[in-house]
Amino acid sequence: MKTSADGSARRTIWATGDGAVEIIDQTRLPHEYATKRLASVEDVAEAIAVMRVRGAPLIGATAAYGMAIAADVDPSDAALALARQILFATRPTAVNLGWALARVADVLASLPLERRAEAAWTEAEAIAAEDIALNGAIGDHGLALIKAAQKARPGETVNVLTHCNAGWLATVGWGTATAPIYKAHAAGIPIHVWVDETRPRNQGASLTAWELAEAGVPHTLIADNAGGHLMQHGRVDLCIVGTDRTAANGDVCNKIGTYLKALAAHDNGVPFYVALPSPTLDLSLQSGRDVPIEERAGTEVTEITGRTADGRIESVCVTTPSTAAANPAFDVTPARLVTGLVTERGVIEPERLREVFGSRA
Ligand SMILES: CSC[C@H]1O[C@H](OP(=O)(O)O)[C@H](O)[C@@H]1O
Repeated sequence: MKTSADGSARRTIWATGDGAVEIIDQTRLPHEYATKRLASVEDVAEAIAVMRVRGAPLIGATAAYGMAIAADVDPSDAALALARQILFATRPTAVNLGWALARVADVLASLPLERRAEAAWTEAEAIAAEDIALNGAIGDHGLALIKAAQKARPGETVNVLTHCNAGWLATVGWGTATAPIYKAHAAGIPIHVWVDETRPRNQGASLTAWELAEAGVPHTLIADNAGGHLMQHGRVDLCIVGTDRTAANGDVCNKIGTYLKALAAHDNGVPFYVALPSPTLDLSLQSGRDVPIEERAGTEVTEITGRTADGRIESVCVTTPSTAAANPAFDVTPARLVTGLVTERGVIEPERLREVFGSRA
């Protein structure tokens, strides 16, 4: 599957027209491109929980479609409340999940039963379309940052480091952190991406590397622990990462390891940017202290999955059978370590979030 010429990708989720949606099953990438039909709330909940779809914006959009699928079956208040509860319980950290569910539920609550299913599909489609537009705008504002880095070193390649996958696979289209990268590549700017492998689920190695290879963007996979060394040796011009929930003061919750990257960037004077679409902003949280951090299964740390030489996909244990593992899936980067938030309304300092988005209009 190829991305389009300008780097914006085809969508990661689409309505089938017969009461279901189809997704790219990201647990099969990069070894296999497979799609999967989700025809029930349970299908949608499973896809989010086991990360067939992941990434804050895509989790939100998928959950919104889940409400539409539920409304098709039974549009009653009780049935929709149950569907919302099932979907909300899938993953705790990405604020987009609760935001999308509340948005669809609010629209349906004021409608007669017979109009709810169609309205739910319309709202889910709107959330998906808005996501693509927001990410495109983030791409435009982030492009200016890459151009500024290029201007500082004329004629040289701009080296961007990113963590996890905040690419089009994490959204409905474009991606957040990768949108500026795709736009720079399409504009002919010489760019190279250091791709953190992002243990333990390896979203960087499995998803970001796959995306960039598909788009023809030069990139190099690195161990998570290599980023600080590269920054110490002047090989990173800027970092751009995604977020799953950003608090009102600009504290950024993102994939585990982001905080360590931000510390290294701060220590080496490397600009550290966070791509933040407004649905991922949680103005109800004054700081990142109270962001719910998902704890995932220890087997994601003790085992690694890959393709054997003869093409089989297998998981192998990388430690002793008796060794326990802890697996916090996210961490919080304090706003003081964030150079700027790349939003659809521009690149803003963390302390201006309330001023710019307070009304959220
Ligand atoms: C554009 S949001 C991407 C964000 O989501 C990822 O987490 P997960 O793969 O567990 O859903 C990671 O934190 C990315 O930065």
